[in-house]
Amino acid sequence: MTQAYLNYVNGEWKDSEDHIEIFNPANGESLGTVPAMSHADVDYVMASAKNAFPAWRALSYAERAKYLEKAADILYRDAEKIGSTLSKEIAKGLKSAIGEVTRTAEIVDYTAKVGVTMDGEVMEGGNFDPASKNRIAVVRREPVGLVLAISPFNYPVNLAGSKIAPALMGGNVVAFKPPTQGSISGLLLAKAFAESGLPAGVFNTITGRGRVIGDYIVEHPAVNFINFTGSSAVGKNIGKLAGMRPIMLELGGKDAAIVLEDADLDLAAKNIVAGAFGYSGQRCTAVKRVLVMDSVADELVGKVTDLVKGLTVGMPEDNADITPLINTKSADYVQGLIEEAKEKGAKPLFDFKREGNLLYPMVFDNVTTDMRLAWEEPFGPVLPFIRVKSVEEAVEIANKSEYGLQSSVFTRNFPRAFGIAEKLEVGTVHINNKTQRGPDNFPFLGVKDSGAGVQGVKYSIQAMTKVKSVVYAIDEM
Ligand SMILES: NC(=O)C1=CN([C@@H]2O[C@H](COP(=O)(O)OP(=O)(O)OC[C@H]3O[C@@H](n4cnc5c(N)ncnc54)[C@H](OP(=O)(O)O)[C@@H]3O)[C@@H](O)[C@H]2O)C=CC1
Ligand SMILES: O=C(O)[C@H](O)COP(=O)(O)O
Repeated sequence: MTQAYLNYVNGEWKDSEDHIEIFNPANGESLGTVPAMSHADVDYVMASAKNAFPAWRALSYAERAKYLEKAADILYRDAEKIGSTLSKEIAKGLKSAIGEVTRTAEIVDYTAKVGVTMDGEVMEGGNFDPASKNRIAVVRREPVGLVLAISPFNYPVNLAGSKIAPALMGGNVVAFKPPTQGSISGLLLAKAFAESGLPAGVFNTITGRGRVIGDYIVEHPAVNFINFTGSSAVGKNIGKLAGMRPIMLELGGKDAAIVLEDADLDLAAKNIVAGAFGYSGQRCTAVKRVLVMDSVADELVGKVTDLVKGLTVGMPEDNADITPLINTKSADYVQGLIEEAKEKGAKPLFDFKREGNLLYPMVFDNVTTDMRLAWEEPFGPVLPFIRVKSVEEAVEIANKSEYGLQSSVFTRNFPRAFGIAEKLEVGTVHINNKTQRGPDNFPFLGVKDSGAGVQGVKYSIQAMTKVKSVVYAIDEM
């Protein structure tokens, strides 16, 4: 029998009139249904959260930390169970899916630890102006209010936990909308927060298709902060609708790995393949193009091709490296990029092979800047090599992208790597390593069309709290 999952609202599990059936993208099996919330259902979520806010914000960081520690323990305990559903729901390798849940537990636990160190400060006016010596400011952080957290399909649990925990720790109440493909996993995450004993209304979920209820939840007047991870197209729309309200947007990317003549090519190849093909390329931080110096291009392409030959292709339950993409639209899109690159003269290093939504890994040499593959985010297992003649050319092509998430630089010359890092228009540059989000205490951000605001445990708490100063004057005796 199909399992009916429910939303967690105001401390209770609630159904809606309409439902969405969720299918396993790898084999079409039904995994259950989730409620498709109506506007009235959403209004009830928002009102419940608002009601819970005053009591929740009145707690100390230490009291709030206890709930998060409990939720983290539950996530560790249930990692295999949640991971197994997650693996089926988004066709992610089973081991990686379980890893996503334990990583979430680690973030939630660490957020509790960092939260209790979030002290304010005392400032003295006399430090600026002698005449203000008697003025003292007590500067503290306050919650922003109701945080709307929206996560994408590729990390529906982890990119939810990394928003929800810092929001709660900062004293905010939360309405969490998981991606539709990933919503069962999102509701299992909610179960862990529910079991932690959070007071009713502090944490709530909203399921429903983004294209149906997305604008309504984003524009909802009760929402004080929108914390979104997903595509740049949806993110830009959210940015417009947000108005004066603060937002955090983590969006798409076209991360470049720049490989110089003096690089350790074995190290570069290993990182490029892991970076490009992890979860079949469905990661915002995936290596999405290689900009390689002509003089070492043949050797690097050879090493990468050898490693790609060793990738396993198959089903998530078998922990295959390459698994079916999230849906047919995505697979068609990736195929379109591959076909266009081939037509325009790029050199495919593998035969193109597709079985349903399962695309075999593809590497292209001699990709040029007139091809879509040089600029667009495939979100699939295809890696373009663009040969360049100089570092300047590499930096120019890297920076021409509308995206600015991350880059990698492979070289043995550290001062040179730092010089290149300064010129790259991205949030993070990795030296001799693949592009990646973690470790999760580091700041994580995109510039240009890759986002706005900074994530990372401490940075997320800061983003979802605002400074309040109380200034007083000491009486002259
Ligand atoms: N920079 C980063 O940190 C990351 C960026 N990404 C990016 O996310 C994309 C892949 O994720 P994907 O899930 O396909 O992205 P989408 O933008 O399609 O969806 C992301 C989330 O937004 C919801 N949504 C859809 N439409 C709206 C709307 N109008 N208003 C509000 N919410 C809406 C979706 O719900 P529903 O599923 O119901 O449509 C989902 O929960 C890639 O571009 C990737 O680069 C992914 C991970 C990390
Ligand atoms: O959604 C994504 O792609 C993630 O933010 C990437 O995380 P990772 O680099 O740790 O895989």
